[in-house]
Amino acid sequence: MSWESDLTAEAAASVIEETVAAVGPLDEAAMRDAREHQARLTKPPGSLGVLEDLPVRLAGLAGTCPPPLPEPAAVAVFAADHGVHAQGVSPWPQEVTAQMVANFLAGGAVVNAFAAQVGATVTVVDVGVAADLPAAPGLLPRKIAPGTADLTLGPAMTAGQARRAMAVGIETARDLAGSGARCLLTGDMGIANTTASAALIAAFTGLPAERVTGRGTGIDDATHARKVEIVRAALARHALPAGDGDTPDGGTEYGLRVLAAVGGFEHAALAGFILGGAALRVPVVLDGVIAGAAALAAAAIAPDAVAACVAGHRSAEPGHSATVDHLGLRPLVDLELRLGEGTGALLALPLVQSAVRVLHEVATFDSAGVSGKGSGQSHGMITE
Ligand SMILES: Cc1cc2ncn([C@H]3O[C@H](COP(=O)(O)O)[C@@H](O)[C@H]3O)c2cc1C
Ligand SMILES: O=C(O)c1cccnc1
Repeated sequence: MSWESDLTAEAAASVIEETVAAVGPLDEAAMRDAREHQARLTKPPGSLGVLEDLPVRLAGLAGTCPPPLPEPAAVAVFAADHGVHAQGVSPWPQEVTAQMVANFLAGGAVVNAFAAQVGATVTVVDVGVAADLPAAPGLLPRKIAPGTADLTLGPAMTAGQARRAMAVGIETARDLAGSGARCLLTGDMGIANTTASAALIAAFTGLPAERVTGRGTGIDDATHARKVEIVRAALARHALPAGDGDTPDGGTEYGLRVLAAVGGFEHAALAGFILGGAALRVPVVLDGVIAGAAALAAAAIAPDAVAACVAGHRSAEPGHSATVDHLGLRPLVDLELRLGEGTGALLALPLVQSAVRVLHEVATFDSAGVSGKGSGQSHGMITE
């Protein structure tokens, strides 16, 4: 057995505390500059639709206009196993988690193909894979434990484990940003993690289990019914909000308690990764339902962390739509993907980069000598 994350729970608590303290609101002055600059660019106002709001928000995040181009980009794929797998919630054997990690490291997965297409690096973080993984380039060995405990029988992890996993995510964000990444993308691998995601989403949104529990990698009706029942029972067992739309105020202790009760090590690490990116004021492009569940935890802990998040895509999992609605985020890509690994975030990356590049490179009406709206009558131009 390997217990490779050497941070103590106390050290993790202080890393979390200083990170949460560093997460702050968007800079209004930089956003105003971005809006004013955008109004002068050689295009009809509003013509870039959703891609107009995004760079304004990223200017607010960076505190400067234009914000830095979100490149180079780095995906962190947090991998872990789940005790709830024993309840038959996924048709796939648990070994697939470790086998897919090997596939990521060999460059053979969809995440690798998509990352190559957009020039992003892929780092795999073992935060709780059941099997021992051999050392390999591109693999960060940060195992908290070989899989969580079964959330139907008790808490999935201890409070200390949840803190340590969260600190692994924070440190991963710091390390990638420290190596030059200007855009962080979330990735995940963990057979059965859509069950834990559904439980987290129900707990943080107050929606009922049947609304937020999907078919994951593909399950039949009977298995889906059992999965919904497992999520419902877990919420009751752990005294978490379930279905009444009412959720407690949040805070670090509450966020960690929910993660420890029904989350996975990758969820806790992803929540830390999001908080870490937000604290560094680096945008974090979220993948699908697993990342969304983690973002809900991050938002419960530090509401301003959402300002750093870009919803890369809309996952086919029902809980994901509920999640982005709850967070007030609009997914950029909607292609019925339900893979995970970071694939939906990677597809969105060129959109995020293009939107920011507009503020850097597009000429203004003045600089390009292009007439503004309403100034064309004297030339006989058609105006509205
Ligand atoms: C070959 C394979 C590759 C994957 N890549 C991502 N996932 C995705 O599916 C899993 C969650 O679905 P469930 O909760 O139904 O088990 C996660 O590992 C997720 O990242 C995969 C799943 C499989 C089988
Ligand atoms: O939304 C996702 O990321 C997802 C959906 C199903 C299975 N794995 C991941």
